[in-house]
Amino acid sequence: MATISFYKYQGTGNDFVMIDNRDQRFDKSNLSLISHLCDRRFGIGADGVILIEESASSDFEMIYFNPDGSQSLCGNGSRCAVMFACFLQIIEDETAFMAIDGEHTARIDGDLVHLKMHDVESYEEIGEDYLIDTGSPHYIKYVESIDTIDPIAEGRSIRYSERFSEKGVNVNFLEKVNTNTLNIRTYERGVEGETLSCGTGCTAAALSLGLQQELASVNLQAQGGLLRVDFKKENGRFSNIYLIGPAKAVFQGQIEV
Ligand SMILES: N[C@H](CCC[C@H](N)C(=O)O)C(=O)O
Repeated sequence: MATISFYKYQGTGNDFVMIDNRDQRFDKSNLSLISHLCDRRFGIGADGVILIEESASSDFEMIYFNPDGSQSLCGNGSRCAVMFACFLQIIEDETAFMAIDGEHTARIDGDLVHLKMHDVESYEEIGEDYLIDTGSPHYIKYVESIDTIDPIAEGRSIRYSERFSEKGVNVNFLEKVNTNTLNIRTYERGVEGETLSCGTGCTAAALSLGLQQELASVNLQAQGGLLRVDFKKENGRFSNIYLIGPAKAVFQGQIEV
């Protein structure tokens, strides 16, 4: 048996097992262990596992795993990683860290983390829907009311459709509240279920609204809390994209595996 020390963080209800793996003791190849840690009955319970490791070029590297062991950029997880790195005294209130899609910068302001996302220069319109990659792929569908849909059944049908079944896609259902506010529910690839919020999904949702009208900021009302996305749009290309929201420690513990 081995003992793993961990911290639990959440960003607007998207929750993660955080492990300080600068000593490289955690076996990243053990995907069944990743799934076990995420299991809400037999493990710790989380939407993903995040390892903090040394980086030769940045303050630290974050390595994100979905519960099924797949990897992607995780926006809320990145915000939690920044807050965790500050707790570990790796950084103070500003950082440049490495993630699966390259380096990101971020800034801590109280409970909030401002995470700079990579520019988005292309997207696809599929009928009235959108496909936008913000570090992970997102299918965007606008609906009359997010309270009357079944995000798991409808999300699964898109995620496992012929076009997306092999690589998967996250599916976001949006309801317009006003000109710059959206209600959002997300079916997440790799979780294969609904999460209470999805950072890269909120970012894609905000950009989809920015394609429909002149905006520089969108409020996202997710099931787990409020996120804001600021951006600049020029010639249909998005830059200066910031995902802004809270990231908080919940508890720490040890697990025997
Ligand atoms: N499940 C997503 C990655 C995590 C996205 C979400 N948790 C976020 O905050 O961006 C995927 O495999 O594309």
